[in-house]
Amino acid sequence: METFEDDLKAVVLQLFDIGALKFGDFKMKVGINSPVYFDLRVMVSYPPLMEKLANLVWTYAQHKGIKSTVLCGVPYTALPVATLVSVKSGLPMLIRRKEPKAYGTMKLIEGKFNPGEECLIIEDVVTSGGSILETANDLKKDGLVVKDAVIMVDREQGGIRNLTDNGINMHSILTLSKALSILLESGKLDQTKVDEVKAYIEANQIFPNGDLIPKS
Ligand SMILES: O=C(O)c1cc(=O)[nH]c(=O)n1[C@@H]1O[C@H](COP(=O)(O)O)[C@@H](O)[C@H]1O
Repeated sequence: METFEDDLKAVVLQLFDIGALKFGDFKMKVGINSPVYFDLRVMVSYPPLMEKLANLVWTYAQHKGIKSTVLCGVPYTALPVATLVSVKSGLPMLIRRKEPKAYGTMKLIEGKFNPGEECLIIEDVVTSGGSILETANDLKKDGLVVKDAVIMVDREQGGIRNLTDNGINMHSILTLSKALSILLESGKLDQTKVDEVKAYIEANQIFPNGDLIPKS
């Protein structure tokens, strides 16, 4: 996994340089604010970066021995990477609509599959895991089985726990802590900022409904 680690480091530094990993004050989907934000939407403007992320995701999925026979990206940011993983792996892709089509087939899940088939979820960033659960629920409604999700960034705010509680194994190629260490080591961040973000993460473990997970 030596090349994997080198590629991951290069990805973190590039994300920082292109403004896809930023520090400030950002409102998150769950409704609380954060001093750090991963905006992976901008990766569509950097094809080599998208390709590197897709290679890391597929390498990691293989390393974890995932046996799914179809894959589905969480709309919308993960879709380009899911598409590249589909092409690279040969695994057919499914697309989950955020709203069912109001005409024609009225489907929520586009693509071919058999009931009982196992579907791998691909996601960009996980905070609480709520977005993965929404996609998994729609896939399950159509008879698919969801056991695994490979994600690009785990913000370490409760996602693993919330997904495990719902029977989904989350595998992340990068954690927020690791990104902070890489940036610190490369002189892009100072220790004060790293400590501030780490204290925030520790104090803000979140359920998908935005409630804080009580400390055990
Ligand atoms: O809003 C967020 O939590 C979030 C944080 C972040 O750093 N980057 C980011 O893209 N997000 C968005 O939040 C979603 C994940 O939040 P959860 O559904 O709480 O896991 C992602 O699909 C993104 O749309």
